[in-house]
Amino acid sequence: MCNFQFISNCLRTEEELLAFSFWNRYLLLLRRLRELTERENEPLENSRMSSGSDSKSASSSSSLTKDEMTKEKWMENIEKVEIPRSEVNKLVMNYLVTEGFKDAAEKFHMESGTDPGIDLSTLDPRIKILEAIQNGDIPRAVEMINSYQPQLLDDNRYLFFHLQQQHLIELIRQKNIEGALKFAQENLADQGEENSTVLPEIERSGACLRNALLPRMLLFNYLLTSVSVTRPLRATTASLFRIFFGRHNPLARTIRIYATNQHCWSPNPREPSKQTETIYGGPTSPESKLFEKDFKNNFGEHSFEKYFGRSYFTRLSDPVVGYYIMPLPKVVFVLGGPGAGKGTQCSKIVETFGFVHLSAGDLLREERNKPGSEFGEMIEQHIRDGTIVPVEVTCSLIDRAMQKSESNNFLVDGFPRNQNNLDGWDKEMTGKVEVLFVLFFDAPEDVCVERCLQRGEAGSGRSDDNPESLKKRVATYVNATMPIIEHFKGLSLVRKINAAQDPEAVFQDVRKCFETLA
Ligand SMILES: Nc1ncnc2c1ncn2[C@@H]1O[C@H](COP(=O)(O)OP(=O)(O)OP(=O)(O)O)[C@@H](O)[C@H]1O
Ligand SMILES: Nc1ccn([C@H]2C[C@H](O)[C@@H](COP(=O)(O)O)O2)c(=O)n1
Repeated sequence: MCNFQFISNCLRTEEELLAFSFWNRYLLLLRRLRELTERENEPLENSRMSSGSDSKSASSSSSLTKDEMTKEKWMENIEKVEIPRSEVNKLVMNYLVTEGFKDAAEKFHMESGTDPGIDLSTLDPRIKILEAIQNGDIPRAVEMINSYQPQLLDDNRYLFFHLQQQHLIELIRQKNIEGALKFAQENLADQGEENSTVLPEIERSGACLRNALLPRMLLFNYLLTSVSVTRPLRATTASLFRIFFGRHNPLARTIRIYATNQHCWSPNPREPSKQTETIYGGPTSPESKLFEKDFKNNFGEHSFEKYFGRSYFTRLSDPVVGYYIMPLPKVVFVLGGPGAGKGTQCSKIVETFGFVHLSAGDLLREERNKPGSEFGEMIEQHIRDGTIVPVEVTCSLIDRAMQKSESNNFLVDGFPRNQNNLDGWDKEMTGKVEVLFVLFFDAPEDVCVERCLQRGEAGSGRSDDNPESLKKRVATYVNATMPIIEHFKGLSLVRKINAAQDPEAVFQDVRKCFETLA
C-alpha cells in the first residue's frame, strides 16, 4: 500500500489530517532537498558550490553554472528527485512518534515494518504531559514529568523555567492576580540573576505581569521605565523583578509611596489605605534620604547603588511622580515572666542581628523620670503595684521611639502585656508595622522571682524588685500576659524559648529564630 494512502486511512481526526497535510508539504520539500544534497558530488553540485570557471566543466545532467541556474531549472531538478521509500517511511514514523500519534504509529509499524525507534508504549505518558500543557495545567505536567523522568527538569533548567513561565501566563489568563504574584515571587524572581540566558524571558514575564496587574503594577511599571534609562535594561529588569517579587522581600507585601514634588498618586488618592502613606519631597528631601536609608537598611550598605545607581536621584528631581515600594518596620514582640531574661537576651540580639531594643518598661521609667511629665506619677503607681499602664501612653512611647530610630527592625520588649495593650496596638499600629513573631521566654516562676530578687540585691535600683511587688507582677503575668501569648500562639506567631538555661544556651535557641529570618 502506498504510504500516503495508508496514513490517510489511519489518521482519523481532523487535526490529525490537518497536521498530516502540513507534514506532507514538509516531506516533499525534504525530499527535494535531499535529492539535491545527494548530488553533492556530482559536477552540477560542484559547479553550484564553486565560483570559478571550472564550475562550467563537467555536469552530466546539465552544464549550468551557478549564475545560469534559474528557478524553473531548479524546480525541474527538484521534481526529478526520488527518495527511497524506506527513508520516507522513517520520516513518517518520526513524525507520528514525535507528534504522539500512537495508534497510527503502531499501525504504520505493522504495515510497513518501519522501526519506531522507541517503545511505543512510552508514548502514553508523553501524550498525557502534552495534553496537560495544552490544557494549561502546568503543575500537573511538571508532576507527570517528574514521575516519568525524575532527572529531566533538574538537568534541563531552561525547559523547567519555560514551564514555570507558562504557568505564570496561565495564572494571568485566569485573572488569578494574587496567585500570579505569589508564583512569580516564589518561583521566577531569582532566576534572572541565577541564569542570564533566561533574562529576556524574565523581561517578557515582567512585561506580562506589568500589564496584567495594573494598577498594582503601576509602581513596578514606573520603576521599570525610569530606572532602565540609567542602567542596562536587562540587568535592571532582573534586579527589579527580584526586588519586587523576591521571595523574602517585605517590599512586595506592604507599601508606602514616596512621591516627588507636588505630584502625587496613590492607588486611591481620596482614600489612602492604611498601608499607603504618601510623602512629598525632592531628591534631597528628608523623605528621599529616608528612602535611601531604609533601602540600605534592608538590603545592605551597597544595595542602593547596586539597584538604582546614583543617577536615580536626578530622576527624583523631575516633576514626575516617583513611587517606591517601602518596607514596613519589622517588630518582634518579646514576652515572658518578670526576670525571665528578656532584657539580657535582647542585648545579645541587638549585638548579633542589629535590631533596636525598645523595652516598654524602660520607656515608661524614662517617661516617669522626666521632670514635669504628666504621666510620671501614674506610671510609678503602676510599676509599684505591678499593674499595667494604659496602652495610649505605652504605645505612643513605643511609636515615637520607632519613628526616631534610624532602624527598621525592632524588639518590642514587655509588650503587649494585657488585652488593653493588644487592642491599643492593633488600633494604632496595624498597617504601620509588620509583626514578625513573638519571642516567648519561658521559665518557672521561682526561677524568675529569684533572678529579680538577686537583681535588686545587686543594686538594680528598681522599685519593683522586691517580694511584695514581685507577687503582683507574677499575678499580672499569669492572669493578663499569658492569655496574650495564647492569642499569638493561635496565630502561629510564638517562638517559645526555654529561658531556665544559662544565658548562652538560651541565646543559642534565640539565634535560630533570627537566622531563619535572613
Ligand atoms: N539565663 C539566665 N540565667 C541566670 N540569670 C539570668 C539569666 N538571664 C538573665 N539573668 C539575670 O536575671 C536578672 C533578670 O534578667 P533580665 O533583666 O534580663 O530579665 P527581664 O525578663 O528583662 O526582667 P523584667 O521583666 O523584670 O524587666 C538579671 O539580673 C540577669 O542578669
Ligand atoms: N507594657 C507594659 C510594660 C511595662 N509596664 C510597667 C509595669 C511593669 O511592672 C513595669 C516594668 O516592666 P518590665 O521592665 O518588667 O518589663 O513597667 C507596663 O505598664 N506596661
